[in-house]
Amino acid sequence: MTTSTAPATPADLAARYERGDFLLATARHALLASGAVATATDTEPSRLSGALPGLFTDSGASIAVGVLPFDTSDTTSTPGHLVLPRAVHRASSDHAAVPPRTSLPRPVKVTPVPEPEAHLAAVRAAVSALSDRDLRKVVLARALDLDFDEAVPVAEVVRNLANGNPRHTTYAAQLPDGRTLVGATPELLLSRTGGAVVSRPHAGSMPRSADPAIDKANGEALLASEKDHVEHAVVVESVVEILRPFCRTLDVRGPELVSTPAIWHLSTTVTGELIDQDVTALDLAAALHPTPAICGTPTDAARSLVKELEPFDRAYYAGAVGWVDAAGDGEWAVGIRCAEIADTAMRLYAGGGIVPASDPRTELDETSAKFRTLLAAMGLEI
Ligand SMILES: C=C(O[C@H]1C=CC=C(C(=O)O)[C@@H]1O)C(=O)O
Repeated sequence: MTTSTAPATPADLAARYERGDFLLATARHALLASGAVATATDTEPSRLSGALPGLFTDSGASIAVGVLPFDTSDTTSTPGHLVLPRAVHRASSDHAAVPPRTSLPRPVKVTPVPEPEAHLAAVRAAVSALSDRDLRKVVLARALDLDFDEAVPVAEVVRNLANGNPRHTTYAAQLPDGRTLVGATPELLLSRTGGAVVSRPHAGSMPRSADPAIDKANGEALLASEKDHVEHAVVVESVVEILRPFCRTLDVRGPELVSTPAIWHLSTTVTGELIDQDVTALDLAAALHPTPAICGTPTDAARSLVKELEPFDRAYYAGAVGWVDAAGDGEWAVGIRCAEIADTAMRLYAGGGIVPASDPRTELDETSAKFRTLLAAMGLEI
């Protein structure tokens, strides 16, 4: 395996991305991996983690990159997929050089899955199910299928995502079936650097607006919204509960108001000091996933409800994307604000947390705003 750290900025690495590579990039640091000396594909994350020491030794690679699906339960048919790359480039920088924006093909067909009316009905059904089944929260998503009459230029979509979301994590990963997952997420599932563990759950949302007065009012309304604080607290409680046995100390700061170019969010930063250095970033990410930010609480009941109410298989949407190295360090982002690209077709996903006080129309609008991350990277406003 070859490794390089210079001379490149994170934006250079995003610009160098080619279809088939793995990319995880913010304005401050980026990892671009290409080729494969070994791969591991398994529906059980702990088996993937258990296989890694042997794979590192046999292949000579010192890092694995990849994806976990949304559903990592016993009954899942979608595997986690790790690649031990042939070459890894890393970059860090305090400033973002902005790559040029390229215009992309326009879709010949746009299909909401399900139709907006059906999503409204699903949200209503979810609100009833919360009380009937004693759930505190469930996250319901919808998809948008875009069809093109030419291949989607994946690398240009990735460049535009990085260009448009420099404070967030742009990612691209090859899926085991050959499709490419691309996205720009604000949410850090887990990073481990030596003994330092960080998770930055996001939950609670309000759309951004081009009108500065409306935009500011939306942010303030989110900060004051009891419904959104409930939705957020459920996630933080779960993250803290799961990390506690692994950490000597845990510090919880938040929630604070943060934003992406498309959405206001509530975000909390959880930091911890790891007790056992043998617990890797992948182990911790797998323990946390799926958080109630993308599934619900309690997890199993929420996941069942998601499967009942959504008319598609989430596959890698709302999964995790990241890397782990031979020392156990790594970074895993929550796989949201994303699309799966297969040649001339692209499926965008957007979801939102449903709690008893959720209003179906507001939830539908929230998912529309969340689609904007990908639509903007495609040069589209639909
Ligand atoms: C599930 C998604 O967002 C999650 C992350 C942040 C805020 C969320 C919310 O307010 O509902 C969601 O929990 C998505 O973007 O598809």
